[in-house]
Amino acid sequence: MRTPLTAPFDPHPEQSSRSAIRKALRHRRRSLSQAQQKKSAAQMAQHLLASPSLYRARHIAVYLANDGEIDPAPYLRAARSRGIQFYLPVLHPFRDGHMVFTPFTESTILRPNRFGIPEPVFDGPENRPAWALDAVLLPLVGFDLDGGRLGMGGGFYDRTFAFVRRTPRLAPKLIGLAHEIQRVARLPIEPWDIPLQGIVTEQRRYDLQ
Ligand SMILES: Nc1nc2c(c(=O)[nH]1)N(C=O)[C@@H](CNc1ccc(C(=O)N[C@@H](CCC(=O)O)C(=O)O)cc1)CN2
Ligand SMILES: Nc1ncnc2c1ncn2[C@@H]1O[C@H](COP(=O)(O)OP(=O)(O)OP(=O)(O)O)[C@@H](O)[C@H]1O
Repeated sequence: MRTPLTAPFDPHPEQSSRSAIRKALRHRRRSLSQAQQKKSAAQMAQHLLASPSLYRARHIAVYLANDGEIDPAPYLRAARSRGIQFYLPVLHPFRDGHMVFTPFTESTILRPNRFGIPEPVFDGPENRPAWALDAVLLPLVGFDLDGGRLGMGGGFYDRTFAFVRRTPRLAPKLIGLAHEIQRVARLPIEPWDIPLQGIVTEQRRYDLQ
């Protein structure tokens, strides 16, 4: 039997499978009020603006908040004035399970992807290779402080950044964003999980490496 999770998330032990934890944590983040979401996004923006791992970053991938995810938008608004170029993930049209990254400006045209999440239209020449990003802010469904992470379950980030393990020199900084209520005592780590440099919540920055 898996080790039961303890505070701050304490489901029944029989729920401790990846998919059950994912379901519970997605529900939890969707239950946050709009006011709480707004406040958390603003607080997280301050932590991101002060984050040493992003000091020299010029090309940063983000996401459009969906399903109760903590919203990077207030950070974007502030960081754009510092000359940072942002990118959004686009589901790869034929490399199944992979994503590409397209520039995200105020004039980027967005269309819903097959999950209903708005994304830029795929435009090969516009894409920036994943290895040429300085940092990636990725949405977490759950996290622990040993580097365990849980996403939406599609393995999109895991596949797209699998090269990080083979060529760490080429690796962008991978930083997970989440609400503090998405922290669990311990997540089952899978061999394909990509290692995160850190996690930022509305409350604080966790440096993992
Ligand atoms: N904001 C945001 N954008 C993102 C991601 C993300 O996690 N958040 N992704 C990170 O991977 C990619 C999309 N991945 C996703 C994977 C699964 C589901 C999802 O809702 N699955 C449904 C059922 C699937 C279906 O409709 O076929 C579910 O689990 O209920 C959504 C997005 C790219 N863009
Ligand atoms: N590098 C990889 N190559 C092939 N398949 C992979 C790779 N990484 C993950 N997968 C597959 O993706 C599926 C989803 O994995 P997992 O449940 O860990 O998703 P996740 O970490 O929640 O998603 P995401 O990476 O999109 O945030 C698994 O079935 C796994 O086998």
